[in-house]
Amino acid sequence: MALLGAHCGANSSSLRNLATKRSAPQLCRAAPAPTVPNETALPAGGPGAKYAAGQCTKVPVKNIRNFSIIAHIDHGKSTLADQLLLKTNTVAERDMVEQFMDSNDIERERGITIKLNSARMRYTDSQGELYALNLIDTPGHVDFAYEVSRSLAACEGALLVVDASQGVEAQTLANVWLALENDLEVIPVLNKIDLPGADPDRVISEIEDIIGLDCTDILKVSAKVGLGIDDVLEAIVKRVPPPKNTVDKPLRALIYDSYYDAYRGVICQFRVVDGSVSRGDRILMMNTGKEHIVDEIGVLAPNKVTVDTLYCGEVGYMAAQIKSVKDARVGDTITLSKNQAQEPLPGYVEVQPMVYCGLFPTDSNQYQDLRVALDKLQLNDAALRFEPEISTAMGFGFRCGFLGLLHMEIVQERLEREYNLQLITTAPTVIYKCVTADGQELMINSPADLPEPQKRRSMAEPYVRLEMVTPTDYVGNLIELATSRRGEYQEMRYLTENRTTLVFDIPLAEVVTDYFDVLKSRSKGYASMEYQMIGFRENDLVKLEIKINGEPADALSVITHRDNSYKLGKQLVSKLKELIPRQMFKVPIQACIGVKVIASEQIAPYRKDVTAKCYGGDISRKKKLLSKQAEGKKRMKALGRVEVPQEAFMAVLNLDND
Ligand SMILES: Nc1nc2c(ncn2[C@@H]2O[C@H](COP(=O)(O)OP(=O)(O)OP(=O)(O)O)[C@@H](O)[C@H]2O)c(=O)[nH]1
Repeated sequence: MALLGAHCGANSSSLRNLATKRSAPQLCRAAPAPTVPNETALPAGGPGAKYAAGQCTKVPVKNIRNFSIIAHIDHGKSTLADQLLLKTNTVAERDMVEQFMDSNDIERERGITIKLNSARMRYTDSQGELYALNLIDTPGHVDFAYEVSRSLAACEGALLVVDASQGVEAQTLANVWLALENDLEVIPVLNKIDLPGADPDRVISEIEDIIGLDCTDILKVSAKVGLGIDDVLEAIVKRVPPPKNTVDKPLRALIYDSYYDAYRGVICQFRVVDGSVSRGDRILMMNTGKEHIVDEIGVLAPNKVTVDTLYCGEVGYMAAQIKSVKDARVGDTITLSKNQAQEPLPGYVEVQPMVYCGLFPTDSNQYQDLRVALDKLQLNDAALRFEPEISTAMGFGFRCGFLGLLHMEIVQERLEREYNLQLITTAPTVIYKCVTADGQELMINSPADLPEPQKRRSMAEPYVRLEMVTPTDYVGNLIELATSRRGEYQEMRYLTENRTTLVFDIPLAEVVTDYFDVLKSRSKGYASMEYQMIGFRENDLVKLEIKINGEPADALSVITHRDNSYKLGKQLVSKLKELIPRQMFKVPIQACIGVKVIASEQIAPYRKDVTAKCYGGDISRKKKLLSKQAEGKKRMKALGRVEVPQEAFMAVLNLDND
């Protein structure tokens, strides 16, 4: 039997590190084309191994396991993934520490996984049989739920990690339903059993009662101290089914991640579901209709190791001179141009941004730089949208669309850190559907674009189904919170004696602001939440316009429900009064609906000069005060004659209403 071969020459690297170091190509030479397609190349591992030609061993398809790890945020998904990499000698301990320190700043600071990664590990089980384990990581935030669903679709099994001191949470449930929808074998893993507060029996009964998983053989581990990791590896081999052998069918491969590499164009990560794909093949993206020629194909072990062909059941990457991730979208199906599959794999959706905001450079000379930076980010982020926006108050900028608030914050942070831009961001708004008097349907992503009231027939806003999991003590607080945010009660499920799920249909606009923070504070940190889009609903929505010094400030205006508009108007003007510094003249701030002023405040003029006290020769102190003032001014934008700081544009997110 001829074997697949891959002569390898890559340094090992941790899974986390792939997020940031993807662009450094570390490749190895490809071996001659194989003839028998039911085996997979498995590069030799070993701490810091320098792969040499001939060091790759091969395993048959029945010894491949494709799996994901799913968990609620902070339950230990990444720590467990690191342990699996260490235990299988895929990454050396010293590299792990180094690379952890190196890893993507934003991911590390926020402590969440943002981008997906994969790693192929070699594992010899207790019977001495060699396996290829493909770990496909999933992002840990609701904004990226679609990516999670696609990477689960690329697997046969999932480790469900539950923190033994916390129990089942909202995200545990959302992820487990996704895994079950994709017919995955779910293996429960109880993590953090080293913690003094761990209560395995309670958490096991929660998993059994709520999810209905059999926990007789539940794995008890501590990913932090490395306890029980061998059992996890054995369970993956024993319980996750091998991929089906459909190598005779036309190629269908599912893209579960794609990213832009400055040297090679887009790199797609994919799972071959049927057939096989080789270097040199002409491929077709079935949903976008784009054709490309594969110029490199390989596996991530976890660094790139090239091979000639990948067969059904395998997970790998390819480069095909693709210019932008828009042409190789997550969820799309790759087939061969010559021998096309009849139908694409199910589940492809073109993700639509749901949250929009305006981005304006504080220094208008940076407008072109901002455009270039957004162009570059978009090459790597198919969900990011932007279009030029001209605001009478703010000047030239861009209206940008994001999947959610986290996605928005990440893009803003990258623009500022990686491209050195100073930005003013306007408050995020959701997308609204407006039917005009003449029957046209408009999608409105900025209050400034909303037609006059007399030109509107109806307005609709996006709704989500919100599930909050909470200890029963806080049920009252959370019902009050959801109803105060226009939530419509759907149902209450008692998960266990002391744990309840509350289900509400609620406008997305109410959730994307400070909902999560308030939920945490009202439940002393114990409740968790998840939501999914359920469509648009008509509502009586109005534009609340803010005027500063008599001039409309479109960047501060918001769209809101009529019933909330009076309260919101009052809160907003009083918050703006706090945030906008005094000027040399009196500044009225008004909230209006149409021509009607519904709330107003005034900022009294300056009386004193900041440097007045520093008479005589105290020049250094004077300079210090003036430079402090100049520093503050950097993040100001002049609305008419009034200097407005960045925080004022976000005032609507920080109203003290709870
Ligand atoms: N005591 C203890 N702490 C653990 C264990 N596993 C993980 N932790 C800690 O729990 C925290 C969260 O772990 P992560 O692995 O980052 O959690 P995560 O689920 O990957 O989080 P996301 O990437 O946001 O999805 C970290 O501070 C870990 O050190 C464990 O077994 N015992």
